[in-house]
Amino acid sequence: MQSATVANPLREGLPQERTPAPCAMVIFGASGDLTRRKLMPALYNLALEGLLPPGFSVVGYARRDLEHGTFRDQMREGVNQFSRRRPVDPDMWEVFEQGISYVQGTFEDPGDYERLGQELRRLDRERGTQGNRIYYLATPPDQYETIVDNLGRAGLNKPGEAGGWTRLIVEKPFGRDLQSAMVLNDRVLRIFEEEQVFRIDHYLGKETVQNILAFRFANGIFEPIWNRNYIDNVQITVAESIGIEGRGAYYDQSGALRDMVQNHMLQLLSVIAMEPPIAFEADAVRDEKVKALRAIRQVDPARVDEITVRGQYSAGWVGGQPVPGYREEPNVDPNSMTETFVALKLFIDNWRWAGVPFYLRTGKRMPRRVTEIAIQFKRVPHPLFRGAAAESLEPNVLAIRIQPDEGISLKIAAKVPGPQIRLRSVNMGFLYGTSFLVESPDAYERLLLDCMLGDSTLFTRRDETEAAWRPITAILEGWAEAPPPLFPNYEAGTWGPPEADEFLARDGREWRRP
Ligand SMILES: NC(=O)C1=CN([C@@H]2O[C@H](COP(=O)(O)OP(=O)(O)OC[C@H]3O[C@@H](n4cnc5c(N)ncnc54)[C@H](OP(=O)(O)O)[C@@H]3O)[C@@H](O)[C@H]2O)C=CC1
Ligand SMILES: O=C1O[C@H](COP(=O)(O)O)[C@@H](O)[C@H](O)[C@H]1O
Repeated sequence: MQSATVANPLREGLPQERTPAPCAMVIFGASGDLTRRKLMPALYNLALEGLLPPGFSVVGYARRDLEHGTFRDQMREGVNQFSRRRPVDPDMWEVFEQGISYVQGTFEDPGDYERLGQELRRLDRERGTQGNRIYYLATPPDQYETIVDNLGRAGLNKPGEAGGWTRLIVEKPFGRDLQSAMVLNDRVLRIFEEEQVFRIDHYLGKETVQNILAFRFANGIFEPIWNRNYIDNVQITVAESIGIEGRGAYYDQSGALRDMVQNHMLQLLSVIAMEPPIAFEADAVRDEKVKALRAIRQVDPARVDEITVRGQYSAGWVGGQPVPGYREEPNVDPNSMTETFVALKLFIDNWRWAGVPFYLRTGKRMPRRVTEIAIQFKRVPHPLFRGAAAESLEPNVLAIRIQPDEGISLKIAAKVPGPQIRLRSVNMGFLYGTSFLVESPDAYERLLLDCMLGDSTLFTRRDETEAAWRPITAILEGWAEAPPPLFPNYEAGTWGPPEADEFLARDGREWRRP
């Protein structure tokens, strides 16, 4: 079973065209939001595509007392609500749910892991999972170390009687700062080998993010201009119209910098900034990403206000609906100083990027949901078309739209038809929706399948996680020393605080309005 060759649209063009070996996936925190909203729908869609191995089994593990049947029904409800293909197909579900079971246990009690071990051995015997296991930590992050230690204590980190492999998927956030991320890495790597550890960042599973690699390294025409000689600045925007969606307790301890920038946004930055890898293989790709992250200029905590702007939303309107301010959200401190918006400027000190600012911004409760990377090119060195409205032209911008309306556009100057020379900026574009008539899989589908296949290209390695924490930790230190500006300071439904615009204006630039 290990390497039967099947056509797999999710892996087209990639090496290792194969189906995964039979395995069991244990989801710690299976009664939580992530399992219902993302993991189970992703597994169900893989089942629909025929991409799961025979005998594939899911063991839900959580504290509350649930019968197998009740757990299966809850999972079915989650799939019905959140799957990209819904409603659930009853025939497919009947087969799929036979592989779903539930173990009630706490993360702390070693005895509960013995019962988990028994369940896994039952699956080896009855469903042929061959001792292959994936443990998914979909739990509050402060539980990761306890679970990993207990897996080690119960010997579940190693192949059992049936042999097989063992892998560990760790959700974000991976640590709260550089120090805690290093401690967590040490703890995890006492029990598992680095090759067994899959640190997930779901942005890397998005089709459009993977397409950045294809765009840069499967086309010859962009690489020669992908550097400081032609590029003026890079802007990465991750705007969300949603608020904190009932996750107040988590978010108020986290904030936008930890929640979005340290992981998703620095991953976007690294795929834009990396050098071409020598092969499309896990370590070759990650070596280049980590080099780019390491080259981020170290931030001086004492001067952090020169490179960052923070904001917090107050009540306002989004999508025609009134929404409460951040401090009025459930489980948020009414005097909270947590940022729900952050803008920052980073430099990558290497030959390719010296002097090119990377502007990043992300916020909750912005006018709409849009994730975009805009590469702004330098203006022409000598303006030929004076008086032809050329002065008001925008510079060339290559905009990579991650979501929604996925695609790529290039803003260029063109002559307006007519007897005079008048110029205007126009867009050339490629849209996924019109170029490909297939629906893109959800990021978690791709990543879960890759983990089953043992392919860690789209997961972050230890050194990568720590390299991403380094500048972020310096910013957090600087913020801790300098009291934040008056909060709240942007109205829900706007593009962030006015200071964010002034921040770019000081550099003679402005944010692109996506
Ligand atoms: N939700 C989301 O959209 C996203 C979540 N994540 C990450 O995924 C992880 C999980 O998030 P989410 O699903 O929202 O969390 P939830 O709070 O919804 O779920 C937590 C789960 O952990 C279980 N649990 C907590 N403590 C114990 C314990 N001591 N013993 C046994 N079980 C316990 C709970 O079981 P019970 O309820 O039975 O007590 C529940 O199943 C987090 O790291 C989060 O940062 C990442 C991206 C998005
Ligand atoms: O990890 C997280 O990501 C989501 C945004 O993900 P997207 O795929 O919808 O762009 C964000 O809302 C959440 O706060 C954060 O924890």
